[in-house]
Amino acid sequence: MIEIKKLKISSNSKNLVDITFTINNSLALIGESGSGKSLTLKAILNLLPNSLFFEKDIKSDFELNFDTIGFIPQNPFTSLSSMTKIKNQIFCSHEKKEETFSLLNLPLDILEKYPSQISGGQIQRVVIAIAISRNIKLLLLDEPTTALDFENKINIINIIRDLQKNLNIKILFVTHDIESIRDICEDTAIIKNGKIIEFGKTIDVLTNPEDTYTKKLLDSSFRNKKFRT
Ligand SMILES: Nc1ncnc2c1ncn2[C@@H]1O[C@H](COP(=O)(O)OP(=O)(O)OP(=O)(O)O)[C@@H](O)[C@H]1O
Repeated sequence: MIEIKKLKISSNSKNLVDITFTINNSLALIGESGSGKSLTLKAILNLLPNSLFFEKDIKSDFELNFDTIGFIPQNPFTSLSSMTKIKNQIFCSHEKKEETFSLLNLPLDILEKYPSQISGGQIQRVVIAIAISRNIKLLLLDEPTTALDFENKINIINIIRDLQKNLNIKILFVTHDIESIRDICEDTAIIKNGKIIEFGKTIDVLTNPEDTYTKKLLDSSFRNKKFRT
């Protein structure tokens, strides 16, 4: 369990985030643009910009550092270096690379290639391979489905579900795409203007939201879905 007992972030002029929450197993943090999702992830990763002030009290049964936390960014296509072979962008033993690639159903010859020589779906899985190439205990996902088309979105959701089954990791999935977390996250927290306004089992939050803002967010998500199909 990871208990964010206190997380307060502010700039010179404004309080940006003031939240408390617990990651039991898998938690979705859902909110609109500017609600404080990325700042929360950056605080957990110790990557907040120096210009911001923060107070943080996090209790966890393992140490939170770069060895124990994996991060999957919003846009997998810009997170690899184009001039470097894939094998030199994954920092672990060859055995571990083989193990990770097999878990993600990636052919091993990709290790000898450059990013421009593999498909978009493979790039995405390589980025995930990098995130899980260490023995991580917590996986942070920053809107991993937002930049993707429908097919790749379904792929990544399935991959994350498989990882949950195969690796014993906790997940914090940040998104404004409510549909994508339905089958992945046990719990859901709704963040608005830097505050958690609703927290509960995902099934309860999605089917029986208590807060009017959550209801509106769900309505607009489903409206958008209807619009997209
Ligand atoms: N370095 C910064 N200095 C000042 N304010 C910042 C800084 N970074 C973020 N903010 C402000 O903090 C608030 C929360 O930003 P954050 O990036 O966490 O939002 P978000 O929920 O991740 O949005 P999005 O979905 O668009 O990525 C916003 O009002 C943003 O303008």
